[in-house]
Amino acid sequence: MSDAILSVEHLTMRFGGLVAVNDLSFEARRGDITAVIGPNGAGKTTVFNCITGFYKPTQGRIVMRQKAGDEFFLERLPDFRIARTAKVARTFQNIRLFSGMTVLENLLVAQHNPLMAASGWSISGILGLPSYWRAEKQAIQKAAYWLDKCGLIDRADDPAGDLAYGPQRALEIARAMCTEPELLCLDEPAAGLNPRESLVLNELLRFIRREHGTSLLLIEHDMSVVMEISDHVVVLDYGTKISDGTPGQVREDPKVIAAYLGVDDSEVEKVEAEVGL
Ligand SMILES: Nc1ncnc2c1ncn2[C@@H]1O[C@H](COP(=O)(O)OP(=O)(O)OP(=O)(O)O)[C@@H](O)[C@H]1O
Repeated sequence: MSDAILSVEHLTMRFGGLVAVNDLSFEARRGDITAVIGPNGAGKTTVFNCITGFYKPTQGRIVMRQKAGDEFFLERLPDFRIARTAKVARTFQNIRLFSGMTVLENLLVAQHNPLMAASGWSISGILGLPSYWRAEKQAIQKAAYWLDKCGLIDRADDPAGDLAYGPQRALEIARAMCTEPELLCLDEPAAGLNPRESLVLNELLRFIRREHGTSLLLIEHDMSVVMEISDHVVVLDYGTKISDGTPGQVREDPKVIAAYLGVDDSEVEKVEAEVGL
C-alpha cells in the first residue's frame, strides 16, 4: 500500500472561463506536514475547497486512504461525509467560529454526531440515561483536553467572540481535532499571528502530528512556518504545480523564486543577484 494518505490526481477546477486549478497532481504522505504555497490567486484555497467538498472539481480524483485501509474518493462525497466518514477536517482562512457560544460549547458542537448517536437521536438524552451521560462526559473531557493543549482552558466559559485573533485560530484547530481527523487541513493557520503566536502554533502542529499521528496539509503564506515545520512543499502558480519537494529543494528552485518575485524564469539570476539571494 502507498504511504500516501491523500492523492490528488489531475485535479482541474474551472469557474466559467477561469482555470483556477489546472491538472494538478500531488501526494501528501501519512504522518507528514505537507504545505501548499504560492502567490495570491495561485489556486491554493480552491484546492482545499475541492479536497474538503466545498467545491466539486471539474475534473480529477482525490483519494483519501485511512490507516485501516479504507479508501474514499472525496470528489464523490458531500462535505459532511468527508468530515465524518473520510475523517478529513479543516479550518478556514476567515475564522468561522460560533462567536456567541462559549469556547467550550464550540468544541461540544464539533462532537454533535457522536453525542446525537449516544442520545438515541434524543430519547436517551431527554430521559437522561447513563449511556448519554457517559458520552456527554467523554465529549467534555475531550474538549477540555484540546483546550488545555491550545492554552485556552481558562477561557472555556467565555464567548468565543471575546477571544483575540490568535486564540480564535487555536480554537478552530481544537474544534477540528475534536472530530478526530486522520487528515487535518489548515487554511493559513498563521495569518494574523504575531511571531510569538506563530512559534506556539508550530509547536501545537508538531504535537498534533507526533502524539496523535494526524497528517497535516496546510496552505500558508508565512514562510517561517512553512520552512520550519513542513516535510514536503507543493508550489502552485496560476493554478499549475511549478515545484514539489522538501522545503530546501523548493526554496532553491528558480521557478519558485521567479513566481514569488513576479519575473520570468530567464530573469531569475539577475533578480536574485539584485535582492541578494
Ligand atoms: N467561487 C469562485 N468563483 C469564481 N472564481 C473563483 C472562485 N474561487 C476562486 N476563484 C478564482 O480562482 C483563482 C484562485 O483563487 P484561490 O482563492 O484559490 O487562490 P489562493 O491561492 O488561495 O489565493 P490567496 O493566497 O489570495 O488566498 C482566483 O483567480 C480567484 O479569483
